[in-house]
Amino acid sequence: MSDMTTVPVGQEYDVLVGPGVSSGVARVLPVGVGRVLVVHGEPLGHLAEPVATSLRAAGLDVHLAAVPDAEAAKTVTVAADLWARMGQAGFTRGDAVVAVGGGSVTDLGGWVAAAWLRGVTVVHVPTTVLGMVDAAVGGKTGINTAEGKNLVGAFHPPAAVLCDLDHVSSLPPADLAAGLAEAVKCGFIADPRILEIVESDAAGVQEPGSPALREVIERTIAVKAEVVAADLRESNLREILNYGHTLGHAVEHHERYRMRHGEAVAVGMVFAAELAHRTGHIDKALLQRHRYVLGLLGLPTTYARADFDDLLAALRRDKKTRGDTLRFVVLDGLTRPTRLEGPDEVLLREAYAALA
Ligand SMILES: NC(=O)c1ccc[n+]([C@@H]2O[C@H](COP(=O)([O-])OP(=O)(O)OC[C@H]3O[C@@H](n4cnc5c(N)ncnc54)[C@H](O)[C@@H]3O)[C@@H](O)[C@H]2O)c1
Ligand SMILES: O=C(O)C(=O)C[C@@H](O)[C@H](O)[C@H](O)COP(=O)(O)O
Ligand SMILES: [Zn+2]
Repeated sequence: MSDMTTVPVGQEYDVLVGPGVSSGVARVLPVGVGRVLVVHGEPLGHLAEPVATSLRAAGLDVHLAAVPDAEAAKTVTVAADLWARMGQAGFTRGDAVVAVGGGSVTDLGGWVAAAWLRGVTVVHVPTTVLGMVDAAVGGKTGINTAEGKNLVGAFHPPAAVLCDLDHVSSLPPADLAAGLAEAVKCGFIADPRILEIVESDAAGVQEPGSPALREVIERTIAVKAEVVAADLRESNLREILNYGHTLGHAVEHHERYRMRHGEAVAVGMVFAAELAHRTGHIDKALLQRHRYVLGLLGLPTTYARADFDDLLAALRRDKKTRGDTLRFVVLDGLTRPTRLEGPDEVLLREAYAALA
């Protein structure tokens, strides 16, 4: 394919980016795969069908499985239904899952593959910007429980990630912008050029097919690939990719997932920046740059719908918490992420109040 960029994730696998790349899905499956479960979000059958056709053309036994849309896919019931289908169809360790959809579908499909027979091949075909730049890359898979976001899952890297830029054309603008929140995150923690592109061409970056959007997608994937290649299991460095997520996940849970992940992360980054400013880690200008860049994309930078006490319970269940100590990723300056351990609760309440 002529217009394709390859971003390697260490020595493990490649992320392929370009128009039409999903048609090469059969080529990235390991030799010997016989059956493939193609999992897709219920409204995305028209994107999954061509993937299934390519696989059938390569002689594979394809099983299409539609799952509930968006966050409703990430439940133990949906996962169990897929395992039942795999069991009934005789999926062995040599078979595979292909997840076609946004981050909710790649998280679900990755988890189903991670647990089936203790691990079968998964290939991701992310169809949202968020899936391309973040969810499909790096091997974090999982589902939600009643108590919170992503509480069950496993690290299970894909065999390949196919980011077909043609898929972006049908993405609703609000979902495209929500995906860019994760790109902005990578701009603040590692690659300020991403912030500069948004600041200089906020309209272009939100236009499917534009060079500005492609550059932001590729730069963000490069940041994520470098971090996860160095620390797949989040023993330390990888926590920086959780910038904005501590409060963000609590907000998503409080909103019963009616708020997009990227929107909640936008709010969470402003909260983290408020915390960093109040603890002397960043100056006012860097704090305000968060509001400015996210605002250019139409992303939320204010939030006051929850009592802080309700959010606190979810914050305590964050995976970065150790014992009773809450831990936040904050900046110590642009591209200098660090950890804030056990901040005073008064400070947390003040930072939250500043979001109103
Ligand atoms: N595993 C990770 O490292 C990781 C990283 C970031 C986010 N996530 C997870 O990803 C999820 C959010 O993913 P998301 O933002 O992609 O949302 P999503 O998967 O919920 O999709 C959002 C909406 O976009 C629609 N859609 C998807 N592709 C489309 C297309 N090409 N055209 C038209 N509509 C399309 C979907 O049907 C859905 O309604 C969250 O659950 C989050 O926790 C995981
Ligand atoms: O890949 C990572 O590591 C991240 O933290 C990326 C996040 O954008 C993503 O939302 C992730 O799913 C959050 O993970 P969790 O461990 O906090 O559930
Ligand atoms: Zn995220």
